[in-house]
Amino acid sequence: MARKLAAGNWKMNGTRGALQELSALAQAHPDPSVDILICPPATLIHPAAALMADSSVQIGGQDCHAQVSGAHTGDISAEMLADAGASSVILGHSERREDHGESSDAVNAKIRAAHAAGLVAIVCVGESLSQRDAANTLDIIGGQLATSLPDACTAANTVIAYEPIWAIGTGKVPTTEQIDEVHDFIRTHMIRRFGEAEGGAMPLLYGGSVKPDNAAEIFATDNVDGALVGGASLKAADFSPIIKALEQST
Ligand SMILES: O=C[C@H](O)COP(=O)(O)O
Repeated sequence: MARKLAAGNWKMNGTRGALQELSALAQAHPDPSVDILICPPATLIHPAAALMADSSVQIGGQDCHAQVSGAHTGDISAEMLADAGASSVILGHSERREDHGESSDAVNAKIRAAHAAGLVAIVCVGESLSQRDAANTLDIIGGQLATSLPDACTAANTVIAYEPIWAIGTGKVPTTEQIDEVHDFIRTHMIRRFGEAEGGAMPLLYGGSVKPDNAAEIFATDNVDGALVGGASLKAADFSPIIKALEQST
């Protein structure tokens, strides 16, 4: 059985004033039965981690470089994220793949760097609308998983997030049958590659327009162990009901 995780990705949103949302979230969930993670922009990781140190809310990064240090202007290493207080890092998000041309090989190197720094890697995969329309969804996801994941992935150090690109920030959500098909495929892939004990317990998140009013239905789907939430994670009042829906799911 995989552990449950409600993860929020603030993307490029939030200045110091947004830290009050974290305080509100921690106050609303002093003793949650699921893991809670917020990945704010890099500028807020250290103050957020300091503020949340004694709370139920963990803090993560949104990307890291594959190298530990060096001449890489503007980049942040996994070691730096860990030093700032992050426990996890999102890698291979479609916005990184698109905006920064990140290949699955590059994602693989970043995951290895994250693991070496002691971070949990939250690895994103997902198809575009044209790929889905061409009935290539499972081939695309299978290829992303095969290339992106290094051999040392375990249930403790890796989380997979299925994020159909066409559902991100659009309000369009796949049917539960579509989510079920992809999550079942990912679970099978994980067990075949990493074995029953690790692959069977690796948390599989769904991401893409998760909101308070659709979370319970999504969490009722087999092999959905939580969500990677963008827009609805920015405000505690929106994210909190999603956390509660995950806690209530069986
Ligand atoms: O990382 C989060 C996803 O891209 C989902 O974003 P969204 O909830 O705003 O659709």
